[in-house]
Amino acid sequence: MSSKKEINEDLVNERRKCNFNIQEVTHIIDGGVENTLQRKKIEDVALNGGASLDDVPEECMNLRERYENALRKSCVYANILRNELLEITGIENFGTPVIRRTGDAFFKDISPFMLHLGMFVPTIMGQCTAEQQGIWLPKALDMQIIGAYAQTELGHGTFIRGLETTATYDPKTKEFILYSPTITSYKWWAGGLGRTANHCIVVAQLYTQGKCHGVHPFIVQIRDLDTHMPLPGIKVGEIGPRMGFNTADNGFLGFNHFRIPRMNMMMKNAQVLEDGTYVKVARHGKLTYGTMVFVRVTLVNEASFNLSKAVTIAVRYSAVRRQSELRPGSAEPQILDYPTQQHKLFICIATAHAFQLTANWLWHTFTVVQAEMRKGNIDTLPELHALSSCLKAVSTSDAAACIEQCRFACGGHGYMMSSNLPYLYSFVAATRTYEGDYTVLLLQTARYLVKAWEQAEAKKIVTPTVAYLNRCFDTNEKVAWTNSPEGIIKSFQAIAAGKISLCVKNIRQRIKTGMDYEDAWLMTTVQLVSAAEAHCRSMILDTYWNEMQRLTKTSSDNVKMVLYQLTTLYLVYWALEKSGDLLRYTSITEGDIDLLQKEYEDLLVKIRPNAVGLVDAFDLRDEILRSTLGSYDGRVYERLMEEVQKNPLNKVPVDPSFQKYLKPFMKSKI
Ligand SMILES: CCCCCCC/C=C/C(=O)SCCNC(=O)CCNC(=O)[C@H](O)C(C)(C)COP(=O)(O)OP(=O)(O)OC[C@H]1O[C@@H](n2cnc3c(N)ncnc32)[C@H](O)[C@@H]1OP(=O)(O)O
Ligand SMILES: Cc1cc2nc3c(=O)[nH]c(=O)nc-3n(C[C@H](O)[C@H](O)[C@H](O)COP(=O)(O)OP(=O)(O)OC[C@H]3O[C@@H](n4cnc5c(N)ncnc54)[C@H](O)[C@@H]3O)c2cc1C
Repeated sequence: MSSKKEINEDLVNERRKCNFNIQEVTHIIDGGVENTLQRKKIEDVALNGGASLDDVPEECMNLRERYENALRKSCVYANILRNELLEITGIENFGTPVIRRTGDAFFKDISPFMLHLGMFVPTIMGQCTAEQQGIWLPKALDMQIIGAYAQTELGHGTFIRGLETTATYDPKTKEFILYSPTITSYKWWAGGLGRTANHCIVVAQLYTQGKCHGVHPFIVQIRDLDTHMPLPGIKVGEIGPRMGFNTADNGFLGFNHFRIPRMNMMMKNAQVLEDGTYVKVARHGKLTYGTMVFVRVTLVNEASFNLSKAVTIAVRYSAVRRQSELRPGSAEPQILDYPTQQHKLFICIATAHAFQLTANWLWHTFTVVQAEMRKGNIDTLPELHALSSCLKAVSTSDAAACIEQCRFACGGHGYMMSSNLPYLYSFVAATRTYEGDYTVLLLQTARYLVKAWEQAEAKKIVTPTVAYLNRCFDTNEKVAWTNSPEGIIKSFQAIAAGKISLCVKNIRQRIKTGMDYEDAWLMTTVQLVSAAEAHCRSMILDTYWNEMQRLTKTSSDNVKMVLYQLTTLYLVYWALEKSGDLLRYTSITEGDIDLLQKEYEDLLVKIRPNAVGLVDAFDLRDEILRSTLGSYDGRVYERLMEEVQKNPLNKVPVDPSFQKYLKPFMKSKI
């Protein structure tokens, strides 16, 4: 065991073995040297105060203490944010992921302000007119008002058109009347709503002049700004303990004929005039769903970031941890030396890279589509919706599975809250559900794919992300298998095209048997989800491979080599995972699969000496990792012991409950 200040000897050796320039890889992950410098500057400003430390670990506090502690730290962090960080980034980069990341040094669980920054502010930016933004945005950015995003109801989350809350316009008073007509119409889940927010965005069915115009967003004050009491006509509270998010005070909200001014309708995409006339401004009916598209785009980045934290913890721990013996009497190996451990972990490093590059590419696509829409061109929105839906679904689902694998890789200690792995898992597991459930979002992408297939069939040129359909449509035979990165990507496109084709065929056959389109679609949804997943995987593989090639063009040879190995590992891993699909849609043979397996195992051996270097390249400060198992110095056992001292149960040698319950119980006769 190393002494207090020393770095664990095994980690020192690992770092000595690393044959590439770690900083170079950090710059690639950050998207350039400038970004790394900016990130470090932000981290220095946000974290050098040390205000984030808890004397008692969050998990040892009761619910109320945890909330209060999270709110205290949120205020400390928000002060740094508004007084110092905004100046560095500028308001246009307010939502930059780097800023959000520094927040993780303050909270193990979630900040009650998360939804204010993550959805309330972006919705004001995206759904308000310039005039309305002028009213709400400065107050929101300065946090004079604190908001939540209340869309989901007890009865409906997925099916937004089915929401029951009503906003009925009264031209006499020029107000909307908000009403919750049923139990199931109560808003449910909104983060920050239960105890913290004094405002929230409410998505409700708009009624004016006796007609319902569907769901629209409204900005609503729910609590008195001075006393914080709920305003008359508002029923609000916390929904209760959950698997994670326990400091995010997710809330419920009901309205009893609660009145808000007309101008509190967010009017960028549709307006209600003073006399009650409804005017549609937007050219696309789904622009009210804009905040969700924005958040889905950012969640791909979140998936990568949280996975990079988990795998940093698990790889460092696996270098420090020694267990079992390979031969009788031999020294115990580092568990990182087991190929099965490498199999669990190296794919997680590669996945974090794949999602980071995909997230960057998706963000770029998002900004291009936004710019087009500002010019009045909405043609690219359906493709963005299809893209962001499937990428959000697959990246959050894979990241959750990988984080759980990182926990498995840490054995019993991975189950400790102090490892941070349970927190990371519960957070990312939630992202698979919120902002659109996994299955539901893949079915949205499937709608787009089926239409694209029909266009390809009609010999029309389809949009760039499905351009492979035009090519695959002409080849009726199985795609010829070649074992190269390009060959694997082409094969995944063939799988996607084959599955979409089969879905279309099955829908048509079902219609021929007398089903209507909706039933035929419904009966095909299991295959449609699989087709959308295949499409998404082909895009991730393609983006990861091509972006990594582009980004390493001027890199040093060893960086090129290790990143090539990692990218290839990702491609080969997925080829092996989907070997059944490859056998069905390409000319791959069992012999080819054996070769792939051998290549995969060889790659694990090649990557092994650089494993710790690769996770060091994520450059995650200990304050952000918040893990007893994953710190840079590898003092795993010391930190576990130190954490035990902070446990309130250990403050006295005999627990008072001994006298109260255990002693009388032991002395009592049966
Ligand atoms: C770091 C930040 C952290 C933030 C933390 C966040 C915490 C969590 C917050 C939340 O969860 S907020 C609530 C989020 N809720 C959802 O995501 C609900 C999911 N449901 C939906 O998005 C929609 O209801 C639906 C599933 C897309 C269906 O909507 P609808 O019934 O209205 O449409 P359809 O009839 O299925 O489709 C019609 C047509 O519209 C297109 N479309 C749907 N959505 C969009 C969109 N967002 N943008 C553009 N186009 C869209 C769809 O593709 C169809 O097109 P066609 O096929 O008819 O051409
Ligand atoms: C931690 C957390 C934070 C959240 N924060 C917020 C927030 O701040 N604001 C907010 O408004 N909401 C929030 N939500 C709610 C979230 O957006 C919804 O839970 C989510 O959209 C899923 O909707 P649902 O709960 O109605 O699930 P359901 O739609 O009831 O899904 C249940 C099951 O039914 C399936 N299903 C549903 N519809 C279909 C379909 N058409 N086809 C096939 N299968 C289907 C789903 O795949 C799923 O397996 C939060 C949720 C969580 C867990």
